[in-house]
Amino acid sequence: MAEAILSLSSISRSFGEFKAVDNVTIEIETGSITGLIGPNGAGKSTLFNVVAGELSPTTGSIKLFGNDVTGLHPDQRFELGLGRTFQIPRPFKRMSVLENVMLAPTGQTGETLWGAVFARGRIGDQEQRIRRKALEVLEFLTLRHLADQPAGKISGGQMKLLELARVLMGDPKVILLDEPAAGVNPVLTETLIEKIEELNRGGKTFLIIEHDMDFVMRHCDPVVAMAEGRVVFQGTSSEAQSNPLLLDAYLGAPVDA
Ligand SMILES: Nc1ncnc2c1ncn2[C@@H]1O[C@H](COP(=O)(O)OP(=O)(O)OP(=O)(O)O)[C@@H](O)[C@H]1O
Repeated sequence: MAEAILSLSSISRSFGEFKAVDNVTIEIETGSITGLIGPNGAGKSTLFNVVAGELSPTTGSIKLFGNDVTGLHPDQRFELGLGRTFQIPRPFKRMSVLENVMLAPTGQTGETLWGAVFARGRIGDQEQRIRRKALEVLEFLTLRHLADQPAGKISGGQMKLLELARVLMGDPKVILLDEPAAGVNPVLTETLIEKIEELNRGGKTFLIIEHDMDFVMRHCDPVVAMAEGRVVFQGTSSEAQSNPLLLDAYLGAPVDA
């Protein structure tokens, strides 16, 4: 097995008496696009929130590049190279697409637009650098033509790409995507897949929650399935496609070759 970039060890997370995540152990291989599937309420988003640091685990630990990050805040994890998008994008709707990207943390200590504007009160080299980088990221994600549009006016699919743009400003090594294809039209989904694969070829590791089984089976390998808080399957995408439990529960019918 390839080296793990992210290791989740016996992670549980309860809300009161209810165990939303129950003793999950997963190793995310460096350079993989790992798919995380499971029915509504399986605990996938809760697990993401624990990995990204928005929720602390009730028990268990998380290692990033072999270092324990369980006690770190989300922004500290981001600075170490762990980025995430949300199921429902949350842009600053009245700001432009470009401003939204420029306001994302860059992953380099001290380099934020807020810092450039408020600390020195002038437009400096730092802001120019951030602007250039933001425009490059927008160009890469085919959003360059929307740079000056208010973020609240772009389509749901474009908002998902904008979320990814904000994450890319931090040059993360590992990217968690929460339902990237949900509510996105087929053309933008194709763009998103192309960009994920290009970033992956460039060395980025992905962990993707997705309900679209066609997306998962074509583009994710390995696949992890959760149900009722537990991992019920871990294996390659072809093993997933021939697993009777998954075929019955999630897939319904074999995915077209
Ligand atoms: N903050 C919370 N307080 C109480 N219960 C919660 C909280 N967050 C999640 N849950 C519960 O934990 C369970 C797992 O939810 P979670 O959102 O992680 O599932 P999911 O697999 O991501 O589902 P979906 O595919 O619908 O997004 C659900 O029963 C949910 O109601």
